[in-house]
Amino acid sequence: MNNPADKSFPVTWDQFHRDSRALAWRLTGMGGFEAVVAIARGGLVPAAIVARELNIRVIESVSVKSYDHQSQGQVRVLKPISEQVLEISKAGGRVLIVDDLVDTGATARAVRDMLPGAHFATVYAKPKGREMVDTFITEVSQDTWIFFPWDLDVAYVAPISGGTD
Ligand SMILES: O=P(O)(O)OC[C@H]1O[C@H](OP(=O)(O)OP(=O)(O)O)[C@H](O)[C@@H]1O
Ligand code: HPA
Ligand SMILES: [Mg+2]
Repeated sequence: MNNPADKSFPVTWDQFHRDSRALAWRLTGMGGFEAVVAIARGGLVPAAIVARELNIRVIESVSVKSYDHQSQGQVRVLKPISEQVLEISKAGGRVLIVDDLVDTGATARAVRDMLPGAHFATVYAKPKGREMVDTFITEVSQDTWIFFPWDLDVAYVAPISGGTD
Protein backbone atom coordinates (compact mmCIF):
# COMPACT_ATOMS: atom_id res chain seq x y z
CA MET A 1 0.00 0.00 0.00
CA ASN A 2 1.67 3.22 -1.13
CA ASN A 3 0.24 6.47 0.11
CA PRO A 4 2.52 9.41 -0.71
CA ALA A 5 1.14 12.68 0.68
CA ASP A 6 0.83 15.93 -1.33
CA LYS A 7 1.35 18.43 1.47
CA SER A 8 3.82 18.58 4.28
CA PHE A 9 3.40 19.71 7.85
CA PRO A 10 6.79 20.05 9.56
CA VAL A 11 6.67 20.15 13.37
CA THR A 12 9.43 21.72 15.49
CA TRP A 13 10.49 20.44 18.92
CA ASP A 14 8.86 23.49 20.55
CA GLN A 15 5.61 22.90 18.74
CA PHE A 16 5.64 19.21 19.53
CA HIS A 17 6.29 19.88 23.21
CA ARG A 18 3.46 22.42 23.30
CA ASP A 19 1.05 20.07 21.53
CA SER A 20 2.00 17.13 23.77
CA ARG A 21 1.44 19.31 26.85
CA ALA A 22 -1.93 20.33 25.45
CA LEU A 23 -2.73 16.62 25.18
CA ALA A 24 -1.75 16.14 28.83
CA TRP A 25 -4.02 19.04 29.84
CA ARG A 26 -6.91 17.47 27.94
CA LEU A 27 -6.32 14.14 29.68
CA THR A 28 -6.18 15.60 33.21
CA GLY A 29 -9.94 15.68 33.56
CA MET A 30 -10.33 12.04 32.59
CA GLY A 31 -9.42 10.35 35.85
CA GLY A 32 -6.19 8.81 37.03
CA PHE A 33 -4.25 6.52 34.72
CA GLU A 34 -2.18 3.76 36.32
CA ALA A 35 0.10 3.10 33.37
CA VAL A 36 1.10 4.57 30.02
CA VAL A 37 1.80 2.42 26.97
CA ALA A 38 3.88 4.22 24.35
CA ILE A 39 3.66 2.96 20.78
CA ALA A 40 7.32 2.93 19.74
CA ARG A 41 8.94 4.62 18.27
CA GLY A 42 6.86 7.71 17.49
CA GLY A 43 4.82 7.50 20.70
CA LEU A 44 7.85 7.47 23.00
CA VAL A 45 8.36 11.25 23.04
CA PRO A 46 4.74 12.31 23.66
CA ALA A 47 4.35 9.47 26.19
CA ALA A 48 7.31 10.79 28.20
CA ILE A 49 5.88 14.32 28.16
CA VAL A 50 2.35 13.20 29.10
CA ALA A 51 3.64 10.86 31.83
CA ARG A 52 5.69 13.69 33.30
CA GLU A 53 2.70 16.05 33.36
CA LEU A 54 0.28 13.48 34.77
CA ASN A 55 2.83 12.01 37.21
CA ILE A 56 2.52 8.48 35.87
CA ARG A 57 5.53 6.29 36.66
CA VAL A 58 4.59 2.97 35.09
CA ILE A 59 5.65 3.32 31.46
CA GLU A 60 5.48 0.45 28.99
CA SER A 61 6.17 0.32 25.27
CA VAL A 62 4.79 -1.73 22.43
CA SER A 63 6.81 -1.71 19.25
CA VAL A 64 4.77 -1.56 16.07
CA LYS A 65 6.07 -0.81 12.62
CA SER A 66 4.05 -0.32 9.46
CA TYR A 67 5.80 2.33 7.34
CA ASP A 68 9.05 2.39 5.40
CA HIS A 69 9.48 6.11 4.95
CA GLN A 70 6.04 7.10 3.52
CA SER A 71 5.04 3.65 2.22
CA GLN A 72 2.59 1.72 4.33
CA GLY A 73 2.88 -2.05 4.69
CA GLN A 74 1.59 -4.72 7.08
CA VAL A 75 1.43 -3.85 10.77
CA ARG A 76 4.15 -5.87 12.50
CA VAL A 77 4.43 -6.17 16.27
CA LEU A 78 8.13 -6.24 17.12
CA LYS A 79 7.72 -6.07 20.93
CA PRO A 80 4.48 -6.98 22.72
CA ILE A 81 3.01 -5.37 25.86
CA SER A 82 4.32 -6.76 29.17
CA GLU A 83 2.17 -9.11 31.25
CA GLN A 84 2.36 -6.62 34.14
CA VAL A 85 0.53 -3.93 32.16
CA LEU A 86 -1.91 -6.39 30.57
CA GLU A 87 -2.79 -7.52 34.12
CA ILE A 88 -3.37 -3.92 35.28
CA SER A 89 -5.82 -3.47 32.41
CA LYS A 90 -7.56 -6.83 32.98
CA ALA A 91 -7.99 -5.98 36.66
CA GLY A 92 -9.88 -2.80 35.65
CA GLY A 93 -6.97 -0.35 35.96
CA ARG A 94 -6.94 2.66 33.66
CA VAL A 95 -4.27 2.35 30.99
CA LEU A 96 -3.37 5.19 28.61
CA ILE A 97 -2.00 4.36 25.15
CA VAL A 98 -0.04 7.21 23.52
CA ASP A 99 1.13 7.62 19.94
CA ASP A 100 2.37 10.60 17.95
CA LEU A 101 -0.40 10.33 15.36
CA VAL A 102 -3.11 8.22 13.87
CA ASP A 103 -3.18 8.12 10.06
CA THR A 104 -5.16 5.20 8.58
CA GLY A 105 -5.83 3.78 12.05
CA ALA A 106 -4.16 0.41 11.33
CA THR A 107 -1.59 0.75 14.14
CA ALA A 108 -4.22 1.99 16.59
CA ARG A 109 -6.52 -0.92 15.75
CA ALA A 110 -3.75 -3.47 16.33
CA VAL A 111 -2.81 -2.00 19.72
CA ARG A 112 -6.43 -1.52 20.81
CA ASP A 113 -6.97 -5.24 20.18
CA MET A 114 -4.18 -5.96 22.67
CA LEU A 115 -5.64 -3.64 25.31
CA PRO A 116 -9.42 -3.41 25.00
CA GLY A 117 -10.76 -0.76 27.37
CA ALA A 118 -7.61 1.37 27.38
CA HIS A 119 -7.81 5.08 26.57
CA PHE A 120 -6.11 5.91 23.24
CA ALA A 121 -4.52 9.34 22.83
CA THR A 122 -2.50 10.89 20.01
CA VAL A 123 -1.13 14.35 19.38
CA TYR A 124 -2.25 14.48 15.74
CA ALA A 125 -5.02 12.70 13.86
CA LYS A 126 -5.97 12.32 10.21
CA PRO A 127 -9.64 11.79 9.25
CA LYS A 128 -9.34 8.09 8.29
CA GLY A 129 -8.03 7.11 11.71
CA ARG A 130 -9.75 9.68 13.93
CA GLU A 131 -12.49 7.27 15.03
CA MET A 132 -9.86 4.96 16.51
CA VAL A 133 -8.67 7.65 18.95
CA ASP A 134 -10.39 8.79 22.16
CA THR A 135 -8.43 12.03 22.55
CA PHE A 136 -6.22 14.04 20.18
CA ILE A 137 -5.13 17.65 19.81
CA THR A 138 -4.82 18.66 16.14
CA GLU A 139 -6.45 17.28 13.03
CA VAL A 140 -4.40 17.24 9.85
CA SER A 141 -5.81 16.48 6.39
CA GLN A 142 -5.38 12.99 4.96
CA ASP A 143 -3.18 14.21 2.08
CA THR A 144 -0.65 15.81 4.46
CA TRP A 145 2.52 14.15 5.68
CA ILE A 146 3.55 15.19 9.20
CA PHE A 147 7.32 15.56 9.62
CA PHE A 148 8.38 15.11 13.23
CA PRO A 149 11.35 17.00 14.69
CA TRP A 150 13.43 13.84 15.17
CA ASP A 151 13.25 13.26 11.38
CA LEU A 152 14.23 16.83 10.45
CA ASP A 153 17.33 19.00 10.27
CA VAL A 154 17.85 22.73 9.74
CA ALA A 155 18.49 23.31 6.04
CA TYR A 156 18.65 26.06 3.42
CA VAL A 157 15.38 26.93 1.71
CA ALA A 158 15.10 28.86 -1.57
CA PRO A 159 13.28 32.24 -1.46
CA ILE A 160 9.55 32.24 -2.24
CA SER A 161 10.29 34.44 -5.31
CA GLY A 162 12.27 31.57 -6.79
CA GLY A 163 15.59 33.44 -6.74
CA THR A 164 18.72 31.92 -5.29
CA ASP A 165 19.37 34.26 -2.32
O1 LIG B 1 -2.52 5.05 11.56
P1 LIG B 1 -1.44 4.36 10.78
O2 LIG B 1 -1.68 4.42 9.30
O3 LIG B 1 -1.17 2.97 11.26
O4 LIG B 1 -0.11 5.23 10.98
C1 LIG B 1 0.30 5.74 12.23
C2 LIG B 1 1.55 5.08 12.73
O5 LIG B 1 2.61 5.19 11.76
C3 LIG B 1 3.77 5.73 12.37
O6 LIG B 1 4.58 4.71 12.93
P2 LIG B 1 5.61 3.84 12.03
O7 LIG B 1 4.96 2.52 11.73
O8 LIG B 1 6.07 4.64 10.87
O9 LIG B 1 6.82 3.55 13.01
P3 LIG B 1 7.64 4.56 13.94
O10 LIG B 1 6.72 5.00 15.04
O11 LIG B 1 8.78 3.75 14.45
O12 LIG B 1 8.08 5.72 13.09
C4 LIG B 1 3.22 6.59 13.50
O13 LIG B 1 4.19 6.77 14.53
C5 LIG B 1 2.03 5.78 13.99
O14 LIG B 1 2.45 4.83 14.95
N1 HPA C 1 4.08 11.37 9.42
C1 HPA C 1 4.98 10.54 10.01
N2 HPA C 1 4.75 9.23 10.15
C2 HPA C 1 3.57 8.75 9.70
C3 HPA C 1 2.61 9.56 9.08
C4 HPA C 1 2.87 10.96 8.93
O1 HPA C 1 2.06 11.76 8.40
N3 HPA C 1 1.58 8.74 8.74
C5 HPA C 1 1.90 7.51 9.13
N4 HPA C 1 3.11 7.48 9.72
MG1 LIG D 1 4.62 4.71 15.15
